[in-house]
Amino acid sequence: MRYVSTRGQAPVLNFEQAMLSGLARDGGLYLPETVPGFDAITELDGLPYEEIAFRVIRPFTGDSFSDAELRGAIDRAYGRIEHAAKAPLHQLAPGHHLLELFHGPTLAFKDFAMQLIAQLFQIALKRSGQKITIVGATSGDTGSAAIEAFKGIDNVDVFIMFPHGRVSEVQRRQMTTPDAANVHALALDGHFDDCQARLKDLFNDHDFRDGVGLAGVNSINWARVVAQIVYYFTAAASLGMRPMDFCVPTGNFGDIFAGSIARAMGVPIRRLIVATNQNDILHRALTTGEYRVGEVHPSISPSMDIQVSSNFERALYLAYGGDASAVSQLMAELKQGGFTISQGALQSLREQYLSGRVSEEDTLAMIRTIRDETGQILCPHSAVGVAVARQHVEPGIPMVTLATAHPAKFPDAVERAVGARPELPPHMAGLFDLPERVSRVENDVDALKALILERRTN
Ligand SMILES: Cc1ncc(COP(=O)(O)O)c(C=O)c1O
Ligand SMILES: N[C@@H](CCOP(=O)(O)O)C(=O)O
Repeated sequence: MRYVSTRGQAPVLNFEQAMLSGLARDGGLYLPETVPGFDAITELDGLPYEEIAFRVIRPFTGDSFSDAELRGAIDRAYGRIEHAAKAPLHQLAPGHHLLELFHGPTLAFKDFAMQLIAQLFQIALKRSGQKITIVGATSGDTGSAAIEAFKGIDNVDVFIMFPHGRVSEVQRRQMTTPDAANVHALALDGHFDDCQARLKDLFNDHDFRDGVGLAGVNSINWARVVAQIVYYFTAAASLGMRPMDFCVPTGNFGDIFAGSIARAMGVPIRRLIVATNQNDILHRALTTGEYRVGEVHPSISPSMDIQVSSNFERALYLAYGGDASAVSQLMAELKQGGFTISQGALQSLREQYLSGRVSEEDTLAMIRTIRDETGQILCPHSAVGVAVARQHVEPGIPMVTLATAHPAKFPDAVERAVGARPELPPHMAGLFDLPERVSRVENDVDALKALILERRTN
């Protein structure tokens, strides 16, 4: 399996190289040259999550990892997910199912990929003896999952930039309280898009990149997307592999893009629905064909407060039929504020994705409605997903909404909705008593580089 960049000017790599590279050297994102088909798709129901993960991921890894290495990595990674089913699916209303992706150590869907890639990174680094510096950008959940997965690992430093004052207190504490010397939480003066833009600046400075052995664990990294494909298979398997719809709370477009790959592999997904909060650039782009970056408005679903949606580049690449120069041109225009999607590409995107937007008030109302109807408390991101999904449920077609985080990560929003604060699970009970360790950093790439060079332990 070979991986190519969406901008067409970077070396073609194998899985391990693409995983360790993160962003391609031409600024693009890696994608497999072809998406593998999946044999025996109807024979998955009843298999453990780990077995389905192995069968789904194996075709992507080529000869980068032996079967035993991959199976071992999967078993160790998912051993850390509390629920026996790992990603349980349960019925919210007739025909509408919730896929719970928040039973991992940091209570968000990010654990599914991050726990696995931490295992794969360790195998690869042990083999090569390489030392690396992981830098990540987060609106709250990727950062906490990355710190949890990589803390204390030899030969790895982890720097996570989060937007100062724009993540929930639980998310912040998850990033600032671990005391491992190799993790560094950085509160950046800006919003998530600034964090992600600075991250890409670091990757695009090849001297810096090579000097520190820069690696990335955002969904820039193809290995993240691969691990997120698996739960579309497990959900579809438990619903009998019949045509179904998925609704995905969306920001950086990694999770829903994983769904599009699952569909390309053969999962009978009819409609993939992008659910956005008030930061609705994706909904506007799919509706109008204009991808124009606006202001980022802080919301009660802060992890989706994103305007420059990184993985949309992968979707554009496919919609433009693999035309890397067209994508490079669009990304150059994006630097000036936005671009117009061609009619052909827009049609192709609309064949792949539907979309909807939910206001703050409707998000709160949906948390209340679901509490009243089922007793379940949703996190605000999942509530955005459920609200959009409910507009699209069709009789006889199962709808699956991804529940991307645990409500206890967002107690203020939940309290506003239902008047009570959800409790943290026992393993996080001491979170508010631990000392915090965080560095404030300007929204400036040189300041960031200086800090990373000074703090690196490897
Ligand atoms: C809880 C939660 N829901 C939804 C999303 C959006 O996912 P994606 O960025 O893959 O679109 C995020 C951030 O990634 C998140 O943390
Ligand atoms: N919502 C994310 C933003 C980064 O997403 P990623 O999937 O590209 O890592 C977060 O919580 O950090």
